Amino acid sequence: MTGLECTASVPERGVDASLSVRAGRTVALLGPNGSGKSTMLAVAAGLLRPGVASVTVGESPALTCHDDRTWVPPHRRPITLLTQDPSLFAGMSVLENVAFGPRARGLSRDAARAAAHGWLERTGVAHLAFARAESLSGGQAQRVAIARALATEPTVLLLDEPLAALDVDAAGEVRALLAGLLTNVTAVIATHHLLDAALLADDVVVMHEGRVAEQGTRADVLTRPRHEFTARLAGRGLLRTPTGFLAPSPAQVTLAVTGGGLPGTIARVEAHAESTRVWVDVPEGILASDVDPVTSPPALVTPGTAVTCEIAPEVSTYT
Ligand SMILES: Nc1ncnc2c1ncn2[C@@H]1O[C@H](COP(=O)(O)OP(=O)(O)OP(=O)(O)O)[C@@H](O)[C@H]1O
Repeated sequence: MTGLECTASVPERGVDASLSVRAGRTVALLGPNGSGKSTMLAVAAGLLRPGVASVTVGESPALTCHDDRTWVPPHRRPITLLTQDPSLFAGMSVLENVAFGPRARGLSRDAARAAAHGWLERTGVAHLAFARAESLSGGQAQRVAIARALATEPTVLLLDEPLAALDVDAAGEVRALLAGLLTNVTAVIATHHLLDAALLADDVVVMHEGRVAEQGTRADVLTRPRHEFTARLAGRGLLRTPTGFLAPSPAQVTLAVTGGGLPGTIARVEAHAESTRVWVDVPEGILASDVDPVTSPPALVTPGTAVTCEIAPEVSTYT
């Protein structure tokens, strides 16, 4: 197992960042639209060739895929990129699609088909081996695409919003499949979903405006965010204090129309299955609180209302 280092400066896209993935770990690459996630993955995969970039796989010795003097084309890199578009070869069977990579790596026809069959079993679509690629549902096609990507035995697997085109049920199933397959695989998954980070990632890197805004282990970044985007995604408030940050969970914040605590203004009200989440702008940042819309005064679930926010005493500051 080997890791990935990818540094890229792409001024025409406003991207200048460094991405580091330790061997055998999965990084969730988070960030708002246009923050540069896909650009970093494209550079790592070799689909984009900026003048200033460095891509290496592994260490001692590292395999250089891209630097001032070296350029390894995408198909010769030990890096496979999977996107939300399965891009299966139409006119071929599912088995032929998945056997393509092993065959290209020099396996005999029979060995390639056997390997392909193994991957189709692992992705739960062996029964579709002889179906035409174009006859599959979105969820089935993405499972086949995952099998095809893994059948190339990449050292590094890059997934760019792999569940984005699937409906909620199919996305949940494929997410669970990936959770099993990505264990001990060096991988990066660019995503907008907290669930992907929560279930698939060991580490989290957050991009903002083309730069890395914060990074660390999943638990650290999602419970101790330092950037408002991350806090919102993780469903927490974020306050900057003179000594550091506070990130209370919605359960640790109590709202009142008039009371003690921090004064703020309701910015947004989100309906959740069991409760209503109210986001409040305060001078030091944002806070979230879950309120019961039935028993609370209507003003507490109305954007624009001036409220006060009481934070539970156990919430501690971090730097
Ligand atoms: N093919 C392209 N040509 C030129 N500029 C591009 C291209 N693709 C993206 N950009 C620009 O590069 C910047 C980074 O975009 P990128 O797609 O990498 O972000 P992202 O974080 O993946 O966004 P999203 O979450 O919307 O997929 C944006 O300003 C975007 O407009």
